[in-house]
Amino acid sequence: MKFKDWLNDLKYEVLQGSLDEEVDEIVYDSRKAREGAVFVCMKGTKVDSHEFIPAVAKAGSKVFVVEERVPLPQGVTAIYVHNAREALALLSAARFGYPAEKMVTIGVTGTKGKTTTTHMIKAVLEACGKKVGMIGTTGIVIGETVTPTKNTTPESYELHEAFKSMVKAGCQYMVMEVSSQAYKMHRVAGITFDYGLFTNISPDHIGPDEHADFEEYLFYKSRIFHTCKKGIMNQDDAHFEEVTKDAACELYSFSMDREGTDFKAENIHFVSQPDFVGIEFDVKGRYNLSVRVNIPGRFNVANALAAVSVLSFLDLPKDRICHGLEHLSVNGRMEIVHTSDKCTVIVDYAHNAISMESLLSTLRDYHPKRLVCVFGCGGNRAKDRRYSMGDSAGRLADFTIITADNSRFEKTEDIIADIRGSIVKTGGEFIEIPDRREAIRYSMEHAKPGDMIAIIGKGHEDYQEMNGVRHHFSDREEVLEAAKDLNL
Ligand SMILES: CC(=O)N[C@H]1[C@@H](OP(=O)(O)OP(=O)(O)OC[C@H]2O[C@@H](n3ccc(=O)[nH]c3=O)[C@H](O)[C@@H]2O)O[C@H](CO)[C@@H](O)[C@@H]1O[C@H](C)C(=O)N[C@@H](C)C(=O)N[C@H](CCC(=O)O)C(=O)O
Ligand SMILES: Nc1ncnc2c1ncn2[C@@H]1O[C@H](COP(=O)(O)OP(=O)(O)OP(=O)(O)O)[C@@H](O)[C@H]1O
Repeated sequence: MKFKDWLNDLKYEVLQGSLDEEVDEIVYDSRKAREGAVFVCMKGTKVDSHEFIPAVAKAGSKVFVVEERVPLPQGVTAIYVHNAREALALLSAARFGYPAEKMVTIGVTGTKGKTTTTHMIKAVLEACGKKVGMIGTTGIVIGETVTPTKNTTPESYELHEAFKSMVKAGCQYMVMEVSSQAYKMHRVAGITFDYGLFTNISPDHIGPDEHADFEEYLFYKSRIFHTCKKGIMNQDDAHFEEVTKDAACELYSFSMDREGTDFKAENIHFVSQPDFVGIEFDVKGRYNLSVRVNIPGRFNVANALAAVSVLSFLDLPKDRICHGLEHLSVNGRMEIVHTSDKCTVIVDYAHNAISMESLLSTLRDYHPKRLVCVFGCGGNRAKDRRYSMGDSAGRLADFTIITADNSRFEKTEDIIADIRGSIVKTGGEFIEIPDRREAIRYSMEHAKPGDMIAIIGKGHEDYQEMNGVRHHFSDREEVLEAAKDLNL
């Protein structure tokens, strides 16, 4: 392959050398440099990789993409681009043969609900017999193979590499979470999604290395409607107008409250039976369907409605859509891990006060005998979360068991003390059991008939991090084991 064969979509200036140089790979980490690899230099958040050019040339790479006019070794080819991350995305698409264009692509953005909604879409498509690739917080999923990723939306090179593997595995559909950071860092540059879904937006990811303020966060999240053919937005979101005002796609909306929306949820019921805990509602408008979804909570009505809105365009059999939604498994997101006459145990990933509030409030819709909350907070992270989550649990749960989350390098006792301070002020009942395994077991052993137990904070995680070491730990496994031992 000649370097020039990958340059079709790029705007660039040749600084030196020949574009006929033979290449077979693209790297953006100097430690992977080798002969035949194009090295894309970028000013990162910590490192400026232009500084590695001499070492990379020594390792054999002869082609460079730069976004700074830095001194270059003799005998190499170099092009200048305005933005190296964008160039990396466009080069990667070409390097892998534009695999995204060979699938129906669905991008999902939003502050909350991305993982849940992508899982719902995947589950339904699979129930319809389709092959689906998925990318998001839970990794790159192709068939039974799950490859963990550092980011919710991986770097563009990894994305196109994954798309190629999906196409090779026969996937007809690709559904992925697209973070605002991904738009800011051009990880999805050049991709036009067939469908772009926006779940909701509220202040989050604002701070050093993320977004300067809410305005910037909203700007990048709204990019989805500039990079998709059909866009679908939650009309109940307070920022609907701002997000959609200059959308460059065909735009549709969904809502639980508003008339005149394209997809409306009506007759919403929260169902709690020994063999089924979840939601039921009717979709009305451009598409009409009655669905049962086996994960609880009002916000999952919004997530399922969002999923159905996209799925309605895909010409799928309605009975299979219903089947898919009724038999979902979304690891660690409002996941009903155990249900019996005695109690229902839910594992959820809510790890800030807003998520915890909406989770505990919506579980009230099921009128549990008692709502019991088991949670802790991460160490070496903002302390605010401990105070606000303690306050929410104290106000909204009938009984709280404060325990360890990922204490990292902090003492679990100190984190618990911070949570205790705020829970005490609410007058809510609580106990402290620092060992998470014991805390889960205690909650189930002391359950009263009709209790709902929400085990919060770690969701799908399969580890607990203490003193820099990650030990295997899964809330789900602990619940199942306790249920077996306790004969629940
Ligand atoms: C702050 C931030 O966003 N950083 C992201 C960024 O890292 P970076 O490129 O700036 O890192 P850097 O260390 O300065 O390196 C710059 C360049 O030097 C290169 N390098 C570095 C060292 C060396 O020896 N040689 C070398 O060539 C690096 O490969 C890189 O090309 O680009 C990397 C590759 O894409 C990302 O993995 C990394 O995400 C970090 C891990 C991160 O935590 N990001 C968060 C903010 C994020 O993106 N979150 C979103 C949202 C999640 C959500 O919604 O919940 C996500 O999509 O994950
Ligand atoms: N539509 C929603 N509105 C509000 N809260 C939600 C919604 N969907 C899920 N949640 C809550 O947020 C948590 C995270 O949900 P999910 O993983 O689906 O969202 P996400 O957008 O992928 O979030 P994150 O970026 O934190 O991984 C869930 O465990 C649940 O408590």
